[in-house]
Amino acid sequence: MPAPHEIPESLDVTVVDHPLAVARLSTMRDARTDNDAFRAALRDLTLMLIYEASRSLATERVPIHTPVARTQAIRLSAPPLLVPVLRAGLGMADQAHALIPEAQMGFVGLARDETTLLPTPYMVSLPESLAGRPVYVLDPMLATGGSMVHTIELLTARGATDVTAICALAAPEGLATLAAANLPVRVVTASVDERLNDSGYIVPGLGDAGDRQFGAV
Ligand SMILES: O=P(O)(O)OC[C@H]1O[C@H](OP(=O)(O)OP(=O)(O)O)[C@H](O)[C@@H]1O
Ligand SMILES: O=c1cc[nH]c(=O)[nH]1
Ligand SMILES: [Mg+2]
Repeated sequence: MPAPHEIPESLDVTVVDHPLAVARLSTMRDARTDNDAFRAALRDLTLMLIYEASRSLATERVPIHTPVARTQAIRLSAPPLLVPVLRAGLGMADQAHALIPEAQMGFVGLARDETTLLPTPYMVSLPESLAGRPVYVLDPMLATGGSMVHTIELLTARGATDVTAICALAAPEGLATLAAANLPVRVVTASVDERLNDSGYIVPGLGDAGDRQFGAV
């Protein structure tokens, strides 16, 4: 399904295709999966995406005593700010925070207008300055890319220069939009799907990630 040539060369994209990640994503794709099982699969997949994304986090040494000897321990020197994009990104927030308990969290609320496919913002709760802080944006779906570009522009306006978009699924069109926007972002996803359909949904995709978790609005 994903063809490597559909990933823009100028964009740093990691596709986490570990068998356990692909299996959880398959559960999410299956239309028979109910809301509860969908949320559980997204939590599991988030664990794997965050684990891979966080390989490059900066660390520092601190002296500690084990019960046996003195040694140098390792801790994160600059934990990321986690930013779930409501609603659908909320289903990734707790799991990401469990893996990186030192992290702080900000929130962005966006709803895509299903006619224009443009994001309508309804909430922003972010620290005023993000200079020097890595930021992980949590949103299961990167479709046209409009919501992600809007979110990253909110972050860069506050000084962020190191943003990671953590998505269950990405469409080639969304990756192309991100690359063209020339923002300081890399993408970690479990799949680059085939395309968008005429309604702006990812194909084969998994449907509306917000509705699949919380019910239709
Ligand atoms: O790449 P785009 O074309 O902008 O689409 C992606 C956006 O669509 C979904 O949210 P939605 O607007 O459906 O809101 P919801 O999470 O409340 O369902 C998804 O969670 C992204 O935020
Ligand atoms: O396929 C899609 C596209 C946008 N938002 C979703 O939740 N799903
Ligand atoms: Mg939705």
